[in-house]
Amino acid sequence: MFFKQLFSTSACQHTKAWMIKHVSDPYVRRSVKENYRARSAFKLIEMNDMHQFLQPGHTVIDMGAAPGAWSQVLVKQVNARVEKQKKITSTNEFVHRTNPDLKCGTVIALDRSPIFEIPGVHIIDDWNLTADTTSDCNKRLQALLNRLKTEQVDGVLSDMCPNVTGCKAIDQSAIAALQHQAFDFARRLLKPNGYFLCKLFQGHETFQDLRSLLESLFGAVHVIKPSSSRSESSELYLLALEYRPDATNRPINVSDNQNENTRVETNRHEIERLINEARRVRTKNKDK
Ligand SMILES: C[S@@+](CC[C@H](N)C(=O)[O-])C[C@H]1O[C@@H](n2cnc3c(N)ncnc32)[C@H](O)[C@@H]1O
Repeated sequence: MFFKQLFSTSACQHTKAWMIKHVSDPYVRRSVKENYRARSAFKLIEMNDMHQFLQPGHTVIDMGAAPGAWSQVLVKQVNARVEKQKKITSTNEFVHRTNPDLKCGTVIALDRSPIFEIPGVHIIDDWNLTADTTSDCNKRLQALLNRLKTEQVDGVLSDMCPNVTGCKAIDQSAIAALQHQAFDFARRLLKPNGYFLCKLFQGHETFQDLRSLLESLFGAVHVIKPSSSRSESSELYLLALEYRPDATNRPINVSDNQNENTRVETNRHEIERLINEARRVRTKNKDK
């Protein structure tokens, strides 16, 4: 009787439909069973199964980490046991031998929303990407990196998503702007050969801009729609592998004498220049 009344209004009908969809979702069920905080864990697992970029011993930054499902996956992957292959030449067979060494990596989870503790993960949950680089949260991040003696990282992942408005064009450009900023942040910290993974909504210019920019700076860029991503969502992931910093794409040195504001401004101009360059190459290729 109570539930009949509860679900009688149209808003409640909507909630009921959402609950039925949610409960019958196989990835939601699996996330409960496997103790992940969100179904998004399976997107990262799937992308890593395809390209195996997460390796034992890696240092990885997870941006927009709340509630923490990706960090849960990361902490398992970077602390995994290393499997070594040994060839026995005389019999021409391969045997797998488990190395008893457990390689320890580092996971840093950043978000503007609270993240409950995850064993083995360093959390800064009052961090906002759009905050000034001299802000408290960025000072805390710098202090954490210093304490971990980590000047550069193997990978930066960004599953960040701004509040969606429902208007496609606005949402597409808002997420693209956020991910451009995420990459600007990532390139200061990425090691040569490092990786960058980010979420975007499929859309013409903004999506292509970031893709071309990454293509010009990484050895390989993959566009991925994981099967665990809802089919009605236009989200896609760009996975950029083999970062190639060169003279024009120098990661910003943390101990640089330059004033912080000048450094951010220079970096912004550099990103704009690279986008324009990528657009020019794209137009030239189209004309061919
Ligand atoms: C889709 S959720 C991430 C889910 C996460 N990958 C997981 O598996 O649990 C997107 C997150 O991006 C964060 N976010 C959006 N804009 C941000 C910003 N400017 N700075 C920091 N975090 C941001 C939101 O707070 C939200 O927690």
